[in-house]
Amino acid sequence: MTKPLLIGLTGGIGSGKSTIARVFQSLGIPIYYADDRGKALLTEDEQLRKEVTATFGESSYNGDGSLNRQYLAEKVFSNNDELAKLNGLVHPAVVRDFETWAKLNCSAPYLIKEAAILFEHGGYKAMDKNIAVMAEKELRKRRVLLRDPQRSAAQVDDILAKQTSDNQRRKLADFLIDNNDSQMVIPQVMEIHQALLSLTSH
Ligand SMILES: CC(C)(COP(=O)(O)OP(=O)(O)OC[C@H]1O[C@@H](n2cnc3c(N)ncnc32)[C@H](O)[C@@H]1O)[C@@H](O)C(=O)NCCC(=O)NCCS
Ligand SMILES: Nc1ncnc2c1ncn2[C@@H]1O[C@H](COP(=O)(O)OP(=O)(O)OP(=O)(O)O)[C@@H](O)[C@H]1O
Repeated sequence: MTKPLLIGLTGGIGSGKSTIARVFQSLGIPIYYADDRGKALLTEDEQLRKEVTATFGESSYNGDGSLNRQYLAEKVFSNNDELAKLNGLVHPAVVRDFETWAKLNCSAPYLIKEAAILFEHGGYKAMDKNIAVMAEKELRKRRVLLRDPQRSAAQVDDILAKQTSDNQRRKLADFLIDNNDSQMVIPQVMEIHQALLSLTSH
């Protein structure tokens, strides 16, 4: 059996990458949600919990043991050095977790890794192809503020400033999906799905 292709799916905050990942999922494609897994590992992985507590303090976890996302978000999204520290702790754990997951899903034609930051730290190079979801900044900000009532507009701006530019995404992606209100996404997903299937059938 040939190994499935590894496909990165990324895009800036609020671009709609999770929404689009769910469309691929409905076609039977296994999706690894890296940001969600990162947060799960921050709770489940004892070693990671210890490192995070040592680096960011006891407040990183709530009394019931759950991740204090709001506290960590305020710490890291306003400070590049703090974000780099958290990335340095979480990324190796996510890479290992993804490798284990990929082995368990080896019968699919291709696998998708959905992640906010693939182009920022070279993660895209480990993928066979990369898809970037694109939408105008103002629309993305509006969508995020509607989705995340706990997040301030200033925090969304801070996060935007820490992510790569749309130009860079256009340059590095093999496929683009336009997720502004003007384009239908399902036909775009179907076209990419067919292109990826034809790559795997040779
Ligand atoms: C700081 C945390 C706990 C905040 O959680 P919260 O649920 O509030 O935010 P969420 O994860 O939805 O992220 C909010 C937005 O920030 C962006 N974002 C998330 N992590 C990063 C990052 N490391 N760099 C730049 N942008 C990021 C995403 O686009 C997302 O839209 C969480 O984002 C986190 O653990 N991030 C760092 C770990 C990481 O790098 N995860 C990615 C797995 S490879
Ligand atoms: N085409 C669309 N039309 C209307 N709403 C949309 C569309 N695409 C996404 N949304 C909404 O916008 C919000 C952001 O989408 P989603 O969570 O998929 O983005 P994301 O790129 O995964 O975000 P993040 O980087 O913050 O995790 C969600 O509430 C989603 O339902």
